[in-house]
Amino acid sequence: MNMTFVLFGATGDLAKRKIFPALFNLFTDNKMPESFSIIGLGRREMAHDVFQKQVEQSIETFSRRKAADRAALDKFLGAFRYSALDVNRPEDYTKLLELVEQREKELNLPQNRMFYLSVGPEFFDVIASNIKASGLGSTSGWKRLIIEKPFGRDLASARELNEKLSKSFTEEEIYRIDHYLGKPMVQNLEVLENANPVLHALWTNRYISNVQITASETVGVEERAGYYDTSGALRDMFQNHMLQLLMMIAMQLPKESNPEDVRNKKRMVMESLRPLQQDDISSQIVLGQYGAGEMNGKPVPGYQDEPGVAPGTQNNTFIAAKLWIDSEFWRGVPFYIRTGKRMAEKSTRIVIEFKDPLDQPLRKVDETAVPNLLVIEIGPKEGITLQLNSKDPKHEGKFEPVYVNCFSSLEDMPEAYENLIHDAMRGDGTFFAHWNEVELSWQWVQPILDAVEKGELPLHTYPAGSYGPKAAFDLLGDHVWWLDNDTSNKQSKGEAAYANTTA
Ligand SMILES: NC(=O)C1=CN([C@@H]2O[C@H](COP(=O)(O)OP(=O)(O)OC[C@H]3O[C@@H](n4cnc5c(N)ncnc54)[C@H](OP(=O)(O)O)[C@@H]3O)[C@@H](O)[C@H]2O)C=CC1
Ligand SMILES: O=C1O[C@H](COP(=O)(O)O)[C@@H](O)[C@H](O)[C@H]1O
Repeated sequence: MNMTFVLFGATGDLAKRKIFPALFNLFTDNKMPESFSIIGLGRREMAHDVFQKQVEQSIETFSRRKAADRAALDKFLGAFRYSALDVNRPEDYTKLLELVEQREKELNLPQNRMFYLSVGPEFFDVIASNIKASGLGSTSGWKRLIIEKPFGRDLASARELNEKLSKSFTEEEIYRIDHYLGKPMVQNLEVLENANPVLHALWTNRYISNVQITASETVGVEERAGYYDTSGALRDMFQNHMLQLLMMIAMQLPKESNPEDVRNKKRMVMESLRPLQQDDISSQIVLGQYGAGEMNGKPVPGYQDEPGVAPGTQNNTFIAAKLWIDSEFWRGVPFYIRTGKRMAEKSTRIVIEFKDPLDQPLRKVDETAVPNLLVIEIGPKEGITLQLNSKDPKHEGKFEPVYVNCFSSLEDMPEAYENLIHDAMRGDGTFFAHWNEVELSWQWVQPILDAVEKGELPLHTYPAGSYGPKAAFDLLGDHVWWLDNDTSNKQSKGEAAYANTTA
């Protein structure tokens, strides 16, 4: 669908590292519309060709695709124009509207306008209202708003922001980015469950013992202390990405589903999530902060000594949680979630642990038996592994874990941002966060924010380079976090073998 793409924050980090490369990759994959105009915005004055040069540099540095030839690259860059705009100056929007209309005429484009807000969240609402007031939003075609995270910093501020945005855009026109929903393996979850009868049949509390969702990162706070020190793992990762993964793995879709079904089923998961009671918070939530430690054999400072963080900061860099979904499918199955910075490995994965056979608990018969695990690797590797028991080949009467796995061999997998921008251009909101989901997520998280505010939750220190504080292992009771290579904690048998199969 031919269109105009208006990018607020075109001189920023996200535009450079993700958005321009994503647009270019879509262009080289013939996924951009036949005809399109892209207008970048920032406060400083800049000539169109200087801006085009910046876009070219970003593509050279960050794009997974190279231009077929100079002519192809020039065609892509030729679509870009730049306009100086301060979000608070109405006259800058009038100037922008003139440029948008001029390009629509030149390229014979319908008035389909996509507004991408790659700017700080404090600007989301003023931009949306100025789009409306200036007439930019009065189109004879469609208009859409892509909005970056964070969407609020608690329940009240998220509601307030949503109310303000809804004065200029309808819910169907708002595309809230959660880049985890753009990851190919996350987009594959529905197919994995629904197109494989063997998995579909087992996808209930009858056969599943527990579900574990981990997003561990090796990086620390990097240069983002200003933002992260007032956000923490709870707001930065848990409220959005981790709860979205929970919804995606727990929703039960009909055989043939549409975007509306996905939204409804995700909402139903969140509505069935057992609310945190005041007395249960400390037994269901563990917060941590990294101390000094070692990464790749080199010493690294603790969070408190990172540049830019407030002295004595009590900000969390790790969270682990135990959640219950009170639905007919999941009643009695604990969902364990953890995410943190400066952990031992970079890995986002979902592990589904199946129950032992009811009449013959294998582990009691033979200590060497392992539970069946379905491991869904979301990143940085993408793949699926099934852990099974086999009879050991030496005939010593023992079990041996074997692994059925497949890992993506596609060298240049589409990036999350490509998938999401492509979906938004096609008007497909399946993999965007609907307001209901965002509101229900904040609702679930709010008691934790309140407890943190009142100093009611302990903050556990963990050494950089570890798998998190001990309390996060104790949280699981009789269960264990699978596939960590840290032998100081309760560990699975067979994990080393698993590591070998996926290396
Ligand atoms: N960077 C990342 O990896 C990620 C970023 N995000 C989100 O994306 C958004 C952008 O982040 P990022 O690119 O890192 O931020 P940057 O600080 O790098 O860029 C901010 C952009 O906003 C523009 N800007 C700032 N003030 C104004 C103003 N008054 N009027 C008009 N434009 C203004 C800047 O333009 P100029 O200074 O030229 O005027 C710049 O282009 C944020 O919401 C962030 O939370 C989300 C996930 C990851
Ligand atoms: O949104 C964010 O995500 C990244 C982690 O993303 P991933 O795709 O590398 O798993 C995280 O580092 C950052 O703090 C957070 O804002």
